[in-house]
Amino acid sequence: MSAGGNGAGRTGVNHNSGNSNGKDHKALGGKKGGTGNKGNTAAASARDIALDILVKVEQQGAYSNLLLNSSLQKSALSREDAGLVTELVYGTISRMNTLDYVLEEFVSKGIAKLQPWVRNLLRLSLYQIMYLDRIPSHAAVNEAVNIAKKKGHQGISGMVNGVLRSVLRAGDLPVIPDGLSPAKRISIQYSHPIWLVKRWITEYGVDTAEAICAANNEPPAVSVRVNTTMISREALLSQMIEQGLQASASKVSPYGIVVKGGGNLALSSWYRDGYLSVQDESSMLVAEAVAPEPGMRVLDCCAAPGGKTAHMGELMKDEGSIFANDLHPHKAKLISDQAARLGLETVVTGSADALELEHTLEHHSFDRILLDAPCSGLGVIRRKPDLKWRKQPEDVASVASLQGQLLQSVSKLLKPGGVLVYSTCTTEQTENSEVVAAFLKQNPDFTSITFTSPLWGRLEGTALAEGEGIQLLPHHYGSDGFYISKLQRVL
Ligand SMILES: C[S@@+](CC[C@H](N)C(=O)[O-])C[C@H]1O[C@@H](n2cnc3c(N)ncnc32)[C@H](O)[C@@H]1O
Repeated sequence: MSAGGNGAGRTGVNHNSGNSNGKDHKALGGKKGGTGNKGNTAAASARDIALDILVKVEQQGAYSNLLLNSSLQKSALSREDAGLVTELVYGTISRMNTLDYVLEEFVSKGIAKLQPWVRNLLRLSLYQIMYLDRIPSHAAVNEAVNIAKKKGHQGISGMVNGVLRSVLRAGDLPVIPDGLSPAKRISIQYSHPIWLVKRWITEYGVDTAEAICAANNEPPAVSVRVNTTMISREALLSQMIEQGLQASASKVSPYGIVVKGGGNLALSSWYRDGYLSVQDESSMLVAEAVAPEPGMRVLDCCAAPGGKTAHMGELMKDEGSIFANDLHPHKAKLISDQAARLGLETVVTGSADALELEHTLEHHSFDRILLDAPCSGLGVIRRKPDLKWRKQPEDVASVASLQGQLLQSVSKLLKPGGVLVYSTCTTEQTENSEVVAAFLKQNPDFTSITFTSPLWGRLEGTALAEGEGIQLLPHHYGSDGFYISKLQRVL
């Protein structure tokens, strides 16, 4: 891959990285104190591992999350150093455009001509210098030079040393010249591919495009959904606060709790005992929009791993039936495991192409249908920074075509008066309101229904035009970017 480019061709990750310190960049030399790794031997091996992963991601299109998992399992790193590897990998991938832009200024022959490991060593080291307050810049430079000495000849370590020391002398970076187009400036400053920035400018305007990109560089908050069949939000919140967690009620969802510094809550006894599920706040809105009632027949067309299925089961107080379908047979177990953990007996799983359900399902009269469609995922870049480099405009168009077919097909399974919710975790209207508008044009027996309060009262500011659904963007509430539309069969 061209080093100066956008890294297209990288494959995806799925993680909760906390990939930056939340600043857009830090002034060189303006460091905060901290307890982080100061560049000892263990940190050197953390950097070796991070470098190896970055090279494989760039050169072989490897999945960084899978490589991270396997590399960390094989290593004997402390928890702190494993955290450093994770941060270095995701942070460097996330800030790639900005890092490359700066490096181009200092590498006389251009970074594309460097050996992959040298290019990635410079990126990784610059990431520490620019974005990690807790690592002193001189430690980042020294470690880079040590690695360069181990892996290459003296000329290379001298070049690495020279480039990074020049960067340190240069002060506050990146220096972005006046006169760039807004798309180019945002692309460099917030490290996003220019096609995507241009697309967001066209869809939402310059200010919103910039706000989306800035929010995408923030570490995602941890939020959990309370299983209200077992405990109230207030009671769980009190337990969490008693145990010293920084927990607060979600402003987005009445079922959500936002937790800071609580570690991985999927390892907690609350999770094990079925009191909570880890879920982004925006995803919690979907079941609320479906509003299934106890006793109803519900179809979840693209259900794995089952987060929204389970939430619907909770809202139905486990009375009625939910058929939770996903294309991939191996994912059915993920759904049934969730349902079992949460004590939900009404969930039945199936594995079929949702396009075929109209031919294979015996009953065609569901009260509620959820189509949480496969999508480009461009609303979840905070969690999966690889996505922004991997996706191309044509991916948006091709998934939109599938979404339209899925909506058309599953709509046949809804009974008159029933409600169908269409949702995605993307910011792109090609996949969202345009899919819905095309569907409504073709299907006069369906209408778009407006959301009702209390959900509406909380989210009115995210509404698109009348009847086009709601579009949460990452900067609105710090959630994933998410689209929800509610349709009803009127005849
Ligand atoms: C956005 S995810 C669903 C997330 C899920 N609703 C949840 O809340 O946990 C989309 C799912 O659609 C599934 N999928 C993709 N194409 C499909 C198809 N043609 N039919 C059924 N499922 C499909 C994928 O396997 C994936 O699990």
